[in-house]
Amino acid sequence: MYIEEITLTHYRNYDQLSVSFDKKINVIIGENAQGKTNLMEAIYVLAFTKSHRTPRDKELIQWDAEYGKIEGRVFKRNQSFPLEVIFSNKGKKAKFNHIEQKRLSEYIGAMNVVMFAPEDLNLVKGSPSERRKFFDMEIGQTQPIYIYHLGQYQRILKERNALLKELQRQPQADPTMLRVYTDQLIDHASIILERRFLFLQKLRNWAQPIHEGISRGYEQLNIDYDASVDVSEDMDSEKIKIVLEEYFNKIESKEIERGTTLVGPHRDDLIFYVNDKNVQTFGSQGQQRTTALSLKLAEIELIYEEVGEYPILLLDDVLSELDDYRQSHLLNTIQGKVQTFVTTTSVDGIAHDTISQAEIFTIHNGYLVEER
Ligand SMILES: Nc1ncnc2c1ncn2[C@@H]1O[C@H](COP(=O)(O)OP(=O)(O)OP(=O)(O)O)[C@@H](O)[C@H]1O
Repeated sequence: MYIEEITLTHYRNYDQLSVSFDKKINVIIGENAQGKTNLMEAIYVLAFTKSHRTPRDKELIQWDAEYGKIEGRVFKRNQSFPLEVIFSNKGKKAKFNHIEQKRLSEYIGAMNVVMFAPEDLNLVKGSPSERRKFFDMEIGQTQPIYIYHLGQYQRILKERNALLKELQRQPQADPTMLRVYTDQLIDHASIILERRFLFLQKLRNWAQPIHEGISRGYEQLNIDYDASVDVSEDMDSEKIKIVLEEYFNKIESKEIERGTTLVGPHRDDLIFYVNDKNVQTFGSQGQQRTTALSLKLAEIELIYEEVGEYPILLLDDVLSELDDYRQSHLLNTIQGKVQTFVTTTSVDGIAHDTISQAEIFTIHNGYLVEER
């Protein structure tokens, strides 16, 4: 799949931009703060309806403008179709083939995107919520049903936590409603966990050989799911449900005492090991970067496995950060099969081969010029 063209209206520092892209490699060169990340972000937002760097949609609208719009044309499964995301003070709308999609789960997945940016190092060394976000975004873009269960889970979790706070203040109150919420929460949690386990197994299968390749055979990567309850990857949703029911029964009074939900997918984490050592704690910068890169490359293959087409790859300011060996490993992996966007402040750090095959754009203050 590839994105044929994009039009931005009042998006960040772009007043108006219309540009067609190359099917293979697009290199975007510009000084700092000219709009490179904003353009990558716009492609990401077109896929996910939200930004990778801010939860606040309002920031995407150009200052002083009433609305901001991203329109794109994507080629996938032998068809070209339009996508559109509009932000205004009334909220956001996402359209597929000019028709508004009320549910995110019906929109996300129309276009698949993998982004690799400097902040992806946080995937390894950041907080557990960064890793959960990675999981949720990646599973969600190939499995709309996962987005549905996650949305329901989050909604019920919020209500359950509010009720727990209330019960904390009045411990004699009737806990019947709490049990209703608990049952609903377990229904969604068990499916979320089952899907995460299946995804993890596939991710591991792809990421391990990739990591070994990038590290020239010196490093073995392993990934564990660190659950807040005693479940294991071989369990299906029914078995997970039984474990969760037992836990929630046992901890009910403790949860009331604390006024919050103590276990569930929102408390889980992933642990990465390189040669049996926890990379988050013991890994060097280089090992952490290689781990993040292996995960991203694995994701590309995984999406291909699930969707039957390669996703669009956004490399924002990371290519020149990689050493020559990792850079060529990355480029060899994607060569010719993945539409790739590379942003950089200078072409100096990027292998000549890549540049010679690419469509080159320069960017200045929200204006993009096609060089060839
Ligand atoms: N909502 C907005 N409206 C208008 N301009 C904005 C908005 N949000 C950010 N900007 C501007 O966009 C510019 C930043 O662009 P961007 O983050 O794409 O930089 P970049 O080219 O990737 O630079 P770097 O190499 O430093 O990462 C800044 O000048 C910032 O002030």
